Amino acid sequence: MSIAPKALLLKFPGTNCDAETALALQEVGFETQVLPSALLEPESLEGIQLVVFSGGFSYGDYVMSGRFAKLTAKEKLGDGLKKYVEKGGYALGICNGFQILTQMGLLPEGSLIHNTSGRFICRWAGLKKNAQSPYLSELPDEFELPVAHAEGRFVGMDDVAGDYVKNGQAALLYDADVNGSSHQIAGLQDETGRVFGLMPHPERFMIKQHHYDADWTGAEHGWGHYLFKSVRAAIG
Ligand SMILES: NC(=O)CC[C@H](N)C(=O)O
Repeated sequence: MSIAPKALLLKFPGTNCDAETALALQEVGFETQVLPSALLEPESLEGIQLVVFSGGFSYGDYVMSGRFAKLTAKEKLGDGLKKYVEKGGYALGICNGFQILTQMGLLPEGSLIHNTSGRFICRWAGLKKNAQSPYLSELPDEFELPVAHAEGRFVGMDDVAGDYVKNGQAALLYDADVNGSSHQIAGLQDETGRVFGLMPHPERFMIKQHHYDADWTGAEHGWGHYLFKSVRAAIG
């Protein structure tokens, strides 16, 4: 039996999806550690295969979601996370984590700003795979996950978002306009494919019973299970 890969979940003040994300990762075979950002240091990344930025409201979403978490991560790690990825490490950002990774410059350039409705949205969203990704390999072309965010509208300068759809960096799209996101972008990957960020919450759809339809029979597990399983398989 292979040794379980290690996932490190960073917890900033206001991160609130780390516990269920850790459980989700354990379910597909990861060993997990939740680390408060105050204790983060460059050595924390040693021996880690997957760094996870979970969902939540880091630093109360003041100024802009993810802004202060990005400053903390930069202060604690410098370019350590970039180097970790260059050496083959994986990094996943879910919702607030996607906002943080975007601000850290680890994903294609752009910003996640307030939804066009100006409101926090909490609902299920239909999704479409737009490219191959180590995080999506075990998922069908179309699936659904819950979303819960106020600042989920991805925008880029000029029509860079259109380029991301064409070149596959926008690996995940909504199947309809959910929040005003340019080209209905729901998730992005970097050039290596090892860094992936998405607004929807895979950890909230791990089992059939999480689905709003009590009779849902789409798959054996919830779709979120297959996202975590995909990256587990990619890491080997
Ligand atoms: N669920 C979340 O991670 C929320 C993300 C962020 N705080 C927002 O509202 O946009």
